[in-house]
Amino acid sequence: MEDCQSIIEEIYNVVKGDNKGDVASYIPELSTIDVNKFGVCLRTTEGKQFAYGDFKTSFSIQSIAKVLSLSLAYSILGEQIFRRVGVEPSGAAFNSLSQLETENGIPRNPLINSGAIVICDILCSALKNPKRELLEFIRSIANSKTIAYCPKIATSEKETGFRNYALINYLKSFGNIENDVDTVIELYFHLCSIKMNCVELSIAFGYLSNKGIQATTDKRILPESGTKRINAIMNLCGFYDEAGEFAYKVGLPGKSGVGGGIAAILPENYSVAIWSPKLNEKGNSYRGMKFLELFTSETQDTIF
Ligand SMILES: NC(=O)CC[C@H](N)C(=O)O
Repeated sequence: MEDCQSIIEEIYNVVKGDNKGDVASYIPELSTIDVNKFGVCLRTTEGKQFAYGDFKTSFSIQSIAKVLSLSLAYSILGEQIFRRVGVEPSGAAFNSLSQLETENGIPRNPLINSGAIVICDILCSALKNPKRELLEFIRSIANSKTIAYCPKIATSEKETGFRNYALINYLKSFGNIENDVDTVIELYFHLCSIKMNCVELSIAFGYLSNKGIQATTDKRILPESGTKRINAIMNLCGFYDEAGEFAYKVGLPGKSGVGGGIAAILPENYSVAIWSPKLNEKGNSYRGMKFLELFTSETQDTIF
C-alpha cells in the first residue's frame, strides 16, 4: 500500500480520457450532472486515506445505498429478513419484474430494486420513523452529519418511477409488502436519493472491510457473520447482470448505482469509492469499472 497514491493517480489518468457510455436519463434529475466528474477515495482499515480527482463532490449514490439499508435491516432482525428475500444472483436487469411471477413475489436478492423495496418495507415495520432513523444510521457509519436525502432527485424518481410502482404493487399482490405502498416507496425513493462524496462513501463501507467494525470509531455495526453474508451478496449480486463480469475482472465484493458510483471492499484491507457518471449498457459506471479492473490488476490483491 506504500505507493497506493501514485498507483491511483496513474490509473486515474489512464482511464480519464476513456469516458464512454451515457448518464442515466430515465431519472431526469440524474442527467443534469457534469459527465466529466471523476473521483476516487480508498481508505485502509488502519485509517489511511488515498484520494484523487473529484472525491469531495457529492453525488447521488442510488443503488449503493441498498447495501446500507440491508445492513440496517440485518442489524435489527438478522437472518429473519431472508424469509422475504433471497440471496441468489438474478442475472437480470436491476428493475426486472419477470422472476417475481414464477417465484411468488420473493425477490432473488436485496440488491435489485424489488429486493430493496422489500427491505424498505421491513424497515417501515421495524422502525418508528424509518426515514429519519435510516438517515441517522447512514450518517453514523459514514461519520458525517451533513449527509442528506436529495429532495429533487427523490421527486424526479417519483415522477418517473413507473417500474418501481409496478414492482411494489406486484410484491404487494403476493403479500410481500406489509405496509402502505406509498409509505414504502417514499422510503425507497429517498434511500436512492442520498448524496455523498467518495470520502464519505469509502468511510461508510469501512465496516464491511473490517469484519463489521467501523474503522474510524471501533464501533460494531454488524456481527462478523452478518458482514460475511453482506459481502457475499455484494459479490454475487452487486452489479446485476454484470456481477460475473465484475468478479472476473475486478475480484472484489462491491455495489454500483446508476448515479455512476461504485463502492467496493477488500476484506481486512480497504474500502474504495469511485464516481464517474457515464454508465455502460448494464447501468454500471464505465470508468469506475475500468479503474477498479486496472487497480486490482496492478496491486494483484483480490478476494480470489
Ligand atoms: N441501479 C440503480 O442504481 C437503480 C436505482 C434507481 N433509483 C431505481 O430505482 O431505478
